[in-house]
Amino acid sequence: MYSDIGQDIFHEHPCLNKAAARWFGRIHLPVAPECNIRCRYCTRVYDCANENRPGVTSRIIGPGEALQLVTEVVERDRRIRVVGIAGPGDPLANAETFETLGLIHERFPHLIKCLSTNGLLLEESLPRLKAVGVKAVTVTVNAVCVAVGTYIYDHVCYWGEVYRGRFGVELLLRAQQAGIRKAVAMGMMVKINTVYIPGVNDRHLTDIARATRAAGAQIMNVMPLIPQGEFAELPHPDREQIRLARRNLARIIGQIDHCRQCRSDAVGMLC
Ligand SMILES: C[S@@+](CC[C@H](N)C(=O)[O-])C[C@H]1O[C@@H](n2cnc3c(N)ncnc32)[C@H](O)[C@@H]1O
Ligand code: SF4
Repeated sequence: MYSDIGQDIFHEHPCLNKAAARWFGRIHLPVAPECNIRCRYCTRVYDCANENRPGVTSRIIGPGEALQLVTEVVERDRRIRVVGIAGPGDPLANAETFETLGLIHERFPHLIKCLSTNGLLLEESLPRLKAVGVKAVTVTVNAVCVAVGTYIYDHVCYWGEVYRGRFGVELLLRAQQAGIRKAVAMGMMVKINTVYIPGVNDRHLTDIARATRAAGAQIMNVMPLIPQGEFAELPHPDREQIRLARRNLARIIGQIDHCRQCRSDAVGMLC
């Protein structure tokens, strides 16, 4: 199922591999508050220690503090293998992401560096990501056709210009596909996050799986929508819906079934 690319990463990355999650941990560094698009399901509220969902962090830290944190955590817990940046905004829209990863890579070259992104800036960021040791990226792809995408994305901001409606969605979807292809060509492991949004993209998941697999992505993580933001009134998909979706999609691309939808400042073991 997985190419030779990334076999080493796959074996030790707890978010990519359920078996690895029993033995190895990760640390998410909340250094990236800004985002360059608006997904209608996203709200990023800080100072919310008890909330466990993506995009939440107790606070934002800077690159120096991130390095200090990693140093302390790795010293305390030898099981940490992965340093990731998962927001709370989009890592590639924040210069601090590159500075942080550069510092960590210099000090801890053996740790796996990864990040998750909406993909808008992925293609153009790849040389810089490679330079700071990133070998695994997650791209959130919720649609591969513009008609579906316009229900999900409010706007896209690219080099200072705001694009609304189908113009923004076209830009985003094209950038995602180009970024995935180039990341794979550069030897990176690419995982796809897809939020299962009932009544919006649930009949479109096969198209997403096919298109991203064709672009070279190795694995897919179908995540249930946490109803909030403009999608607060939509239902939370039940376990059975997610299980069935994953079972069908597994014929096209490998599926992850142990994702905990972690916070942007999660530290330690997944379970
Ligand atoms: C907070 S984002 C940060 C990384 C990056 N901006 C992105 O979108 O990939 C991390 C992941 O959380 C997901 N997410 C955010 N809000 C969500 C929600 N309400 N329900 C389910 N997943 C959500 C995003 O789609 C993304 O896959
Ligand atoms: S790209 Fe990520 S951080 Fe930005 S709005 Fe969408 S989910 Fe939120």
